[in-house]
Amino acid sequence: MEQPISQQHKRIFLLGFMGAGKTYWGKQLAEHLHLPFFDIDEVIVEEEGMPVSDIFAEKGEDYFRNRESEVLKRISQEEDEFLISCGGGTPCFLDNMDWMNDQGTTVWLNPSIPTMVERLQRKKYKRPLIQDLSDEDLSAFVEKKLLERAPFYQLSQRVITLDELSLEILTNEIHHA
Ligand SMILES: Nc1ncnc2c1ncn2[C@@H]1O[C@H](COP(=O)(O)OP(=O)(O)OP(=O)(O)O)[C@@H](O)[C@H]1O
Ligand SMILES: O=C(O)C1=C[C@@H](O)[C@@H](O)[C@H](O)C1
Ligand SMILES: [Mg+2]
Repeated sequence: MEQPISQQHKRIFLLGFMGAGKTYWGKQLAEHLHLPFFDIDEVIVEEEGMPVSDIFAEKGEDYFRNRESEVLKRISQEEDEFLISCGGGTPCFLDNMDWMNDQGTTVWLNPSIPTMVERLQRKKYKRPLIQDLSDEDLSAFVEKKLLERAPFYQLSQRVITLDELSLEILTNEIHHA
């Protein structure tokens, strides 16, 4: 008989570096698992009425980091069940990582650096931390920043390092790891 899914597994946080696929897979996985979906970047953009790059430019990164933490905590307090796709930096600021580990299941999407770089080259303008980098500098930046952030990401309860994912793989990793 199939085991019931525990409440902890109905409160999911997808985290990882820019271009890891948190938004791409989060939307699909939430639908597959019948969970309400929230993407922290998308919620902030909607509430602020401007893209992330404009928030950074006009209000500063600290303002964005406070908004990100506030949105994370608000959603996870107000909702019983959810799948939250974080921004790339969410786990690395304030007490967000500890908060998420207390509140539900944390899942680190960690594909290879070339895979993330290849995806990011196409959408640099959306991401203020990389928008001014040349394609040549992007790879070195990702390598350095990932190393800096790894101590936070590594606190996740699940780690998925595959480049090619599927809903079945994600579901199995989350429920049965
Ligand atoms: N498995 C995949 N196959 C093909 N394209 C993908 C895959 N995963 C993600 N992408 C594409 O790569 C880009 C980056 O993915 P996504 O926006 O999900 O990253 P993210 O982890 O949410 O990054 P950020 O931290 O910047 O929000 C998107 O254009 C997305 O459509
Ligand atoms: O890795 C980061 O610090 C960021 C990732 C994006 O999701 C956005 O939250 C923003 O571009 C910053
Ligand atoms: Mg995203």
